[in-house]
Amino acid sequence: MGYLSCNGESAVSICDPYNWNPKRRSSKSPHKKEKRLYSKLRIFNYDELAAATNGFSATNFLGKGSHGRVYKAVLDGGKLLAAVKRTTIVAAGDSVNQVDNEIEILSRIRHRWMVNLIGYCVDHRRKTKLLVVDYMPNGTLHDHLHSLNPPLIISSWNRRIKHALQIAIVVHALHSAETPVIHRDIKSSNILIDGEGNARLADFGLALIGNVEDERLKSTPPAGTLGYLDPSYLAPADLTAKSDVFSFGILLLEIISGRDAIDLSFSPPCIVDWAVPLIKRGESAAICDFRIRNRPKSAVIRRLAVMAARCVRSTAEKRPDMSEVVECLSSVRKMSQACPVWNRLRRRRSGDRSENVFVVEEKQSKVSSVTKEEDDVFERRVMEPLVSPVPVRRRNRVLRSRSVGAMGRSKVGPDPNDAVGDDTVVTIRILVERERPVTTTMKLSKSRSVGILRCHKTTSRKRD
Ligand SMILES: Nc1ncnc2c1ncn2[C@@H]1O[C@H](COP(=O)(O)OP(=O)(O)OP(=O)(O)O)[C@@H](O)[C@H]1O
Repeated sequence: MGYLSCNGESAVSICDPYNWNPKRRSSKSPHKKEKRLYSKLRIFNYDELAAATNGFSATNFLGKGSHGRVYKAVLDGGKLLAAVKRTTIVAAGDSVNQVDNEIEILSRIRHRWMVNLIGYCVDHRRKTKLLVVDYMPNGTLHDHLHSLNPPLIISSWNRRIKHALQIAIVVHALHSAETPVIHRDIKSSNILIDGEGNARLADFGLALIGNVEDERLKSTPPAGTLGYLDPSYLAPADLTAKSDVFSFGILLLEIISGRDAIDLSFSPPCIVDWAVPLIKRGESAAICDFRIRNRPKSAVIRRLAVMAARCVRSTAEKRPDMSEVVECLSSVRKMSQACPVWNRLRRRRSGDRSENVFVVEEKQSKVSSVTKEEDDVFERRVMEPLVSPVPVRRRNRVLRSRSVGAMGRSKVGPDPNDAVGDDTVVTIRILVERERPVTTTMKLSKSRSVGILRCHKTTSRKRD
């Protein structure tokens, strides 16, 4: 066993996987910190968890993953809130392997930016395995970036950069541990937001612990989620920590742009093919999420975008390692926070506007891509007056991709019920009601290529 310190907040506590055997622990005298780790892990009984989740009721239901359902649990007389992942034990089934793998890895590692394991329950009579993990009350990062349900949550740039940095820190800690861990399923739906608004990495079902030279790792088939999966990870022997770097790069592009890793309403649908050419042409601003009012300095956007583009390079060796990513994001975070007074003033100014936005019409039409000048005009004419984001109805979206791989059984790709059209886009007419008795009508179209709304026509008329 070893306790590894990668410095400050990137420290990850981890046990030696080769000597991990709960039965042997009592006979040997374990290291103090290992003792503390294992003693933290609780073994629950089924009835206790059934009671804590109101009999796994619909009111406690949090979500469904590829290997089971997740419920909110109130334990220890209300002192402990937890999430319980419930899975069915199937004879030699794949899903149970994922859960076993998750229990095994999470029982050895802990990190402040991870969704840590509290304990588990195995009930052979009911053929059920239950994982009890930290409860994250603020949904997934995917919800924060793409939620279409009101209230539309769109996190600010500062928050996005903070979340990217927190995940980079934990991935770096996993990679640089004495016995490294490769997560293999980094994606926005596996990042949960805790009560303090911090991002935490979850779902270690596909993770691998050990050195990449180990026979066990070398013989484990590739796995991951479509859209985030490293294209150079095609055979078991291709496994390196750089596959996580690729997935992190996709996540970073998603955080910058607010679009999904694969989105059929964009052309090209793959985020790499869409964003990287723009970044290479020096047009990093074109990939920014247009829904966020206050953009950080262009240098901040550029550094984020260039780092993301480097992470998704097709040659794994040319990608940076996570220590470089952490360094870059830390300095970007400092840069974006450099003018707190100015940011506060800007926020106050935008908060002062007493304009209301109503979506009054929605129809389908085709548009061409938007030039930089039009983008600037749009920024001045349209984005400036908006006080709240416009709930754009996005069509032909790929639903959230599910994890795939040797350990997973889930489906991937677009939902079959999701109609896939060709060049249709959404057109919205907006009424901006100002304090002055004038009503401005703007017709906006969503651009497929750069994913922003463009202003076609602006008319003003006196209010009756
Ligand atoms: N610790 C938690 N706290 C609160 N909600 C959670 C927690 N863990 C999971 N959830 C909710 O349950 C849903 C399902 O989670 P789960 O990890 O089983 O699957 P997934 O990661 O979304 O999908 P997949 O397993 O295919 O990758 C999540 O999307 C989230 O909404």
